[in-house]
Amino acid sequence: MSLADGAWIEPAPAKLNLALHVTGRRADGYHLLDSLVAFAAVGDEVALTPGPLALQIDGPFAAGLGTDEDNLCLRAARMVGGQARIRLTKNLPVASGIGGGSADAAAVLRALKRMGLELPPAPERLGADVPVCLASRPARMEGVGEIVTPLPPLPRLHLVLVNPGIAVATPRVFAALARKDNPPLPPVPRFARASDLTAWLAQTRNDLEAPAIALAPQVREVLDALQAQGAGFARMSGSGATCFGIFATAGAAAEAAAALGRPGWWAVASELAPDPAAR
Ligand SMILES: C[C@](O)(CO)[C@H](O)COP(=O)(O)OP(=O)(O)OC[C@H]1O[C@@H](n2ccc(N)nc2=O)[C@H](O)[C@@H]1O
Ligand SMILES: Nc1ncnc2c1ncn2[C@@H]1O[C@H](COP(=O)(O)OP(=O)(O)OP(=O)(O)O)[C@@H](O)[C@H]1O
Repeated sequence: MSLADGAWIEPAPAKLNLALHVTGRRADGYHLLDSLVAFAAVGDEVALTPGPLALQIDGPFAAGLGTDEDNLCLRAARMVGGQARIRLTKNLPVASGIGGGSADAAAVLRALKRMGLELPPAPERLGADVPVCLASRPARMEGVGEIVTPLPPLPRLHLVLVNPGIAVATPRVFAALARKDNPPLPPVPRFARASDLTAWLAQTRNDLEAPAIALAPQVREVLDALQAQGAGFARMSGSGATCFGIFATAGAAAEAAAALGRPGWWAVASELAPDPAAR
């Protein structure tokens, strides 16, 4: 968080479900999750200035999103009675499995907290990913998203995020999931090196990957392309279609991102977001 020209500026880092197990289904249809969540250095940004509630959007993915009252930035502000002019810079593809809307809502709530308002008691009502995005640090996420257990910092990762330019609707992916009662994550140890993390990830899953591929076969193409570029590990995040690859070096990640910048594809090299305390 920084204050520049009277605006409270707050990053909205992309959420990555490094592992995502679906372990059950509640009577209301929501699914029980067990997920290792981390945040990338790439993300949206919100800037708030005191004034009547209003939203303007710029950035490369602004066109995919309306400024109507349903926008999660406005819903978040209304939830806590916040009055602010909000500028959202939309750098993340919309409906892409990396929590853009939830990250934006959480960033607005963090900014309003800095401006003196309380956080809402049930932020998950805005979206299942909002509680974990409020923390924006590595965490285990359980329940339907409302149980967030912070984890120690993860080792440095050289990431590439790739989206094939298709929006995937989260409810459709959950509906296409064959088995809803899968085993939970294995115990989460403290990861000293990136190789410890990738070895652990290899024993885990994203249970939404198969149903997402059934709906959007381009996800398989992205995963194969990441592997072909030398990713030591590749997986889809959330309900897709964005996938992440973990590479051995920053140079290898940058080269892979350049090679994967195909027409219509969004591909960026990134690292994990710095710890919020160190920002
Ligand atoms: C799949 C994940 O990205 C994993 O982090 C999230 O659980 C989804 O988070 P989100 O996009 O903030 O989700 P929401 O906007 O709350 O819900 C969208 C839809 O996803 C389904 N949904 C979501 C979360 C959850 N635990 N179970 C569900 O079944 C529901 O059909 C819901 O209507
Ligand atoms: N500020 C916002 N940014 C992105 N989407 C928003 C926003 N406000 C409302 N939405 C709506 O929310 C829906 C989900 O968008 P979002 O980008 O959060 O999905 P996602 O990346 O798949 O999220 P998740 O990983 O949490 O499933 C979209 O259909 C979009 O129209």
